[in-house]
Amino acid sequence: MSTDTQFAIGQRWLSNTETELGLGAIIRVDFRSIEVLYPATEESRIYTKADAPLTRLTFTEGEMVKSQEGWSLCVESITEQQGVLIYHGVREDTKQATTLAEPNLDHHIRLNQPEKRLFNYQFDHPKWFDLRHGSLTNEHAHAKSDTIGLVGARIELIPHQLHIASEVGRRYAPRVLLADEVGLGKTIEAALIIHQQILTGRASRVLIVVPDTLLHQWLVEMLRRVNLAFAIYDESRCVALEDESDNPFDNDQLILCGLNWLTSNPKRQQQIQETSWDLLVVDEAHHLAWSADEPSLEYQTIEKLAEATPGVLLLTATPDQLGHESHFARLRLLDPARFYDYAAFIKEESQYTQLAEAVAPLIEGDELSAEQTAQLTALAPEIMAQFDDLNSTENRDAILHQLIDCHGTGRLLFRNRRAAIEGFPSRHLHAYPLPKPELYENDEITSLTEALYPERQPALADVWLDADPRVKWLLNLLPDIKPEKVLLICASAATAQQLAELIRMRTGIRQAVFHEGMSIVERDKAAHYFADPEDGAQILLCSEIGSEGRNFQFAHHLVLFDLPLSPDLLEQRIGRLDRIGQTQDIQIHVPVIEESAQSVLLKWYHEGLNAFEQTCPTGGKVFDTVEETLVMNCLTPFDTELQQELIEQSQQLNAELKAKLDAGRDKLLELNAAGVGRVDTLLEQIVAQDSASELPKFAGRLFDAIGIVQEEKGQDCFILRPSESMIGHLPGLDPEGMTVTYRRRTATTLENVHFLTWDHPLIHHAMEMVMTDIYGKSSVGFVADTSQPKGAYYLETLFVLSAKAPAALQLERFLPPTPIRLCLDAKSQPSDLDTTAHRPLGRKVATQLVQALTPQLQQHLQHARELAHKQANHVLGEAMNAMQTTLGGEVQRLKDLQQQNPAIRDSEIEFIDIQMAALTKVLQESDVQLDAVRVLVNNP
Ligand SMILES: Nc1ncnc2c1ncn2[C@@H]1O[C@H](COP(=O)(O)OP(=O)(O)OP(=O)(O)O)[C@@H](O)[C@H]1O
Repeated sequence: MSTDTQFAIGQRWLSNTETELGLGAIIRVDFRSIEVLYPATEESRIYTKADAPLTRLTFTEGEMVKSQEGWSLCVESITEQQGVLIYHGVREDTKQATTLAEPNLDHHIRLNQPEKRLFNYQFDHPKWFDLRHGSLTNEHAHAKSDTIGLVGARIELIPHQLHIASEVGRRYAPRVLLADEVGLGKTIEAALIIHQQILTGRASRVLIVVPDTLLHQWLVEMLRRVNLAFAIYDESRCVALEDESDNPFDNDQLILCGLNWLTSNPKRQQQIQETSWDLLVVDEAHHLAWSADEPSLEYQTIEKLAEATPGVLLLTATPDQLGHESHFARLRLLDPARFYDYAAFIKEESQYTQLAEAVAPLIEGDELSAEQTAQLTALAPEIMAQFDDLNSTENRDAILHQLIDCHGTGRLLFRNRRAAIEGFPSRHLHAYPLPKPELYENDEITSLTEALYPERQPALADVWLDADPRVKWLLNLLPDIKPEKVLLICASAATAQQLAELIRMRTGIRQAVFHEGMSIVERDKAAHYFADPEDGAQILLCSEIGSEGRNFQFAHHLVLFDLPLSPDLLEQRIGRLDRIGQTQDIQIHVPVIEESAQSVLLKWYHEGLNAFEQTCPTGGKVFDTVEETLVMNCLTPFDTELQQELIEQSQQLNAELKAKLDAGRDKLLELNAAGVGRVDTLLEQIVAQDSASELPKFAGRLFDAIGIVQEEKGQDCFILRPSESMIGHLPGLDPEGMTVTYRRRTATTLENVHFLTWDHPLIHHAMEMVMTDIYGKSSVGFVADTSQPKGAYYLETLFVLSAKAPAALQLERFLPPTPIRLCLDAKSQPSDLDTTAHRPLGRKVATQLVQALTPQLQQHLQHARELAHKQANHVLGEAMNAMQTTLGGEVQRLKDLQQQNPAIRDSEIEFIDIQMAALTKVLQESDVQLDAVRVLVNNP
């Protein structure tokens, strides 16, 4: 501060040494000293005039200034009255011409432009520049990375899941059927897709509809696996929320509700349809039965939601469970344009074998012979015409995708089979033929239910337990295999309850039941009691509802007290144990009464289909053909000839269907689903990120600067706690402290530990805190680079290229905020100065340095700006290309499909064209802003 400075009351000054005081006002001036009041912090200071560490805050034409009343003015001209500046201009809110005198400037004004801070000597520690740069660079890399939304999930890295999740999760408004066989991780795949959609801004309102029995399991999986807190909506919650808003579903962004509840509740259906969703997820979608004359209520409920929601994920392990027509209808629900006619769909399916054969050489990587090329051209002339070079990997991949898409169900149906995935334990059948008790000797059985479940005859309700040999067998089995846990599934709730009561009375063995007569909370309690490894139940007795979706893979023994009349249902039952995470072979115990309907089923499943020891994807189809004979044989179990005929017919049919599936539909689906060869790079990227030290190092510095204390806790874990010097509130940081780890292995074993990755909200919020605040906007420091001259100075600048667009355009796909860092030497030339080892300059020296160099620094800044614009143009060009390739590809796909299917509307293609035009405009209007400056002096 020079001695001839003219101080005047009312002028506004900033402290160079105590920047946290805010904007001060001079309230007294005398011969030697001045007094400054800082209204924002209600403090005052007296300085000697000669060396007051103050900088006057002034604005120039074109700048926006804020008044104490809160309105802002764009400065057009400036006058002075008794040493105080008067800003003239137009108010932003009223558009009226007005004036704002310097004393009336907002006390809270913080200089946030780097240049202004630099030339007003408002310096921070130079480390903040690095943290700004690091945060911007890491956020940008994360937004562009293929691993966003995947790397942060608390899961083991399983290739087929990651492939599906990355294929689908990056799409705009994905509409797919996830149909992996039972227990291969569809819930996890859905979680990964939802997570990616949310992190990339593609979706924010998500509705998950599941069977009521699975609500809690989904809630836990979403929170535990991907940190997403869904809210369960049921009638009582809706009633409670009705006071707060007209539509209860407006109260949360992420909602989970039961299908049965929704279907039976017209008022809630109406409300849920009136709110808008970005993504709808429906689990166990085989419940959505459909036929042209009689679509089920469930189907209609979901259909209405699916029509109004851009993204739809349907999950089922058994897509054909309620018939092939229903399967078609679910595909239609996803893509009505592509699946418009059942007859056309059937015809198309019949061509899958031909298609699978034709694409085989493309997958194998073999050179195409003239004959193979001709075969492909005959199948899809319009696609083949687009490609000249059939041997480039890129082209072959593109042809394969387009073929599977146009002629198969490639883009919207993903099905992985166990057969193609390694590491599943074996399943062993233990059949126990038991003598028929007199009680069940009834020559007059006419109904199938009676034949299959004789114990359910009302007349036998009180006596069957004593007479049925399966009961005695069960009471012997439990102590025999103790302490092994046993899951027992039977068809009816009454049977499960009666058996449980008997076990309780006769043995004292700890047991729990799980059936439709219990509330959701009671069922979850029972499942937890069963899961408890030490004090839990040895046996859980479930009615059929326990056979769906639940995770019981900690048990290795399954008792099928009776068998269902549906191969898909049998697979669902076995799938409770035979799922990812099962560590031992699975023992399937089936007690059956000789010469009974159940003994027919046992023989049919085992000898006709081999459905106990292996999954049987063709079972449903065989059942459709032999149903009549099977039912007849169940009613006449003594007819061994008929039985032999049934078995032989089923074996033959099964073999034929399997061969067909292998060659046809499932082959295509598998090619598409498992991502063989295509998922390797992604896996490598995730593994590399898991083992890299960048995140722990960067997060350590970041937490340190923000004021979070980190303590090592052992086992690769740390405790994070807010300190008293935290610079602000960090969302997601537990004030009591939280345990975190950077190791996947630790995170998957210790469930209470937070898994910190670039996806984690705490890391994201911490970086955002730095990027949106003023820390590091301007700083001055020493560096020590021996390759550069001692005493030389440098200007380091950080620019950000960004554009603003409505969320619907998904701009971040192509242009997330992009940092551009430039370092110029005293000749304004780009320098590769090593800036890593730096330390701050004392404020006084820093101020003197910047004062002395102001004209040069201004020149360098101007030059840096020009260079940054050049680099930005290059980045923009790339973004524009990527956008045109991606969206142009989608337009081409629709045009190809349209040639086969006139139901694809021109408006769909136009929609993408409009998006492209809007994005082009947004990209053209992007802007390069200076984010931070740092002046460095070399002092090696
Ligand atoms: N990548 C993974 N890492 C850790 N656990 C996993 C992973 N994938 C699946 N699991 C576990 O395996 C079990 C089966 O997964 P999930 O419930 O997603 O299968 P599903 O295909 O939906 O089963 P269903 O067909 O029975 O509905 C669950 O307990 C799940 O938590």
